[in-house]
Amino acid sequence: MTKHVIEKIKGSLIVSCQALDDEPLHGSEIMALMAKAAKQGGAVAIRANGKEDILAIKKEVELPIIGLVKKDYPGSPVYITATKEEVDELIEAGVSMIAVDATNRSRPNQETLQSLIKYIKPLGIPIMADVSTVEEGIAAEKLGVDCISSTLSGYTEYSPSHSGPDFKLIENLVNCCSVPVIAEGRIKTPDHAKQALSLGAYAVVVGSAITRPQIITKDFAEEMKLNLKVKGEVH
Ligand SMILES: CC(=O)N[C@H](C=O)[C@@H](O)[C@H](O)[C@H](O)COP(=O)(O)O
Repeated sequence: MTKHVIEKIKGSLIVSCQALDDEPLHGSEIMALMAKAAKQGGAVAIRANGKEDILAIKKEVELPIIGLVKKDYPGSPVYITATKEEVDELIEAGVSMIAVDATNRSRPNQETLQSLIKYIKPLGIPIMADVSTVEEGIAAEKLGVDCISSTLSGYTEYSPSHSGPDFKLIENLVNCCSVPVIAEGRIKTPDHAKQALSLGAYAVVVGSAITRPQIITKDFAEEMKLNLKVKGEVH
């Protein structure tokens, strides 16, 4: 029997390969090569956005794909797998797990998180709940999700901003939820990933620090500028 995706990711690295159309590496072929590189480096699963990228990645690597569809809807702050339409796209693409925004914010088309989960459940595809607070994690677990990810911490108006990972949220989710908790969001170094695991995270998702060179470059450039400022060489 093939191992369930949840078992496969245990204690491991998931690499998010995403570049929206305003990013320098936008393009399905590029995302597929990112996924190939991630696999070579030891990733056990890929997180990816949209059918086109997912199909290209599936051609290139045989790894489970955690799929999401990012789409902006006017009047709703929810953009990660907001409605059944996006779920249908992911089913067509053949993903191993579906990531959804599991915040309590209003969704487009009068959709609710509950109705979306009810729609996915009978399909037998595991659901990853992207949350920004521990309360959202607890509520998502009650609705039947298979794992919870700290993805949205810092990206809802009521969650704290951090320059690094939200370790407090990861720890609180681990303490309050019984489904696996995935650490995701601004995990920038191998040490961050190890720290998340030591707090009880089940697996770790790393995106920008591996697959967004413009952000990696910015981190270098800003840190170097800061150093010059400390030395008083830049005003
Ligand atoms: C907030 C949001 O829209 N996050 C997205 C979710 O899929 C991606 O843009 C992130 O890259 C991913 O969560 C991984 O996080 P980081 O890139 O920080 O390692």
